[in-house]
Amino acid sequence: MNIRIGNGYDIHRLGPDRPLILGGVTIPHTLGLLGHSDADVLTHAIMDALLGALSLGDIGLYFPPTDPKWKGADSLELLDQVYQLVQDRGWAIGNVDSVVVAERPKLKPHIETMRQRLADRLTLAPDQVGIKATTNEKLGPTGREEGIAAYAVVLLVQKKNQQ
Ligand SMILES: Nc1ccn([C@@H]2O[C@H](COP(=O)(O)O)[C@@H](O)[C@H]2O)c(=O)n1
Ligand SMILES: C[C@@]1(CO)OP(=O)(O)OP(=O)(O)OC[C@H]1O
Repeated sequence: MNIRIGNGYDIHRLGPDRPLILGGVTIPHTLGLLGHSDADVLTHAIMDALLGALSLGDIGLYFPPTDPKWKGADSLELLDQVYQLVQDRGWAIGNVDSVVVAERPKLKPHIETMRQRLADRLTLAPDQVGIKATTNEKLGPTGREEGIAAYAVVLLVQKKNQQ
């Protein structure tokens, strides 16, 4: 059985007058993430992990932040494209695991919805999508609530009859 591992990381600044979208779910908060796209830092980390597993570069290569086409982009739609790329190359996802680093808001009440949303998008069962949340103990940019970061790892399994 051929397997590949990939990891991804992203961080976005928090600012006013923006929705806070994590894993495709809008989470009530006084601040949202700033970015050219919807700035869904968790989905971005997962996309980079998927691309990384197949040494296909990073999301900026496919969706350049300088391209007006991606302004306000729904990151779940970008994830669809990255997942398609993975499938086209003959790979399936074994599992995804991730950590969101956010001092606030409390993410626990939203984790199951986020897992379900991402699992649906990746045609996985929710138990194949791990999402954990941690504060940064008030340390550094995430600890000062200047931004939210996310880390993700994925395991890919080569589909049968594929070289
Ligand atoms: N934004 C967050 C951060 C943390 N949690 C949950 O709280 C637990 C304790 O976090 P510490 O950083 O103090 O260890 C953590 O295990 C998460 O379950 C959260 O829901 N939202
Ligand atoms: C998906 C993109 C598209 O502009 O989103 P951004 O909001 O610019 O976020 P970043 O993680 O800085 O870079 C990835 C980009 O490709």
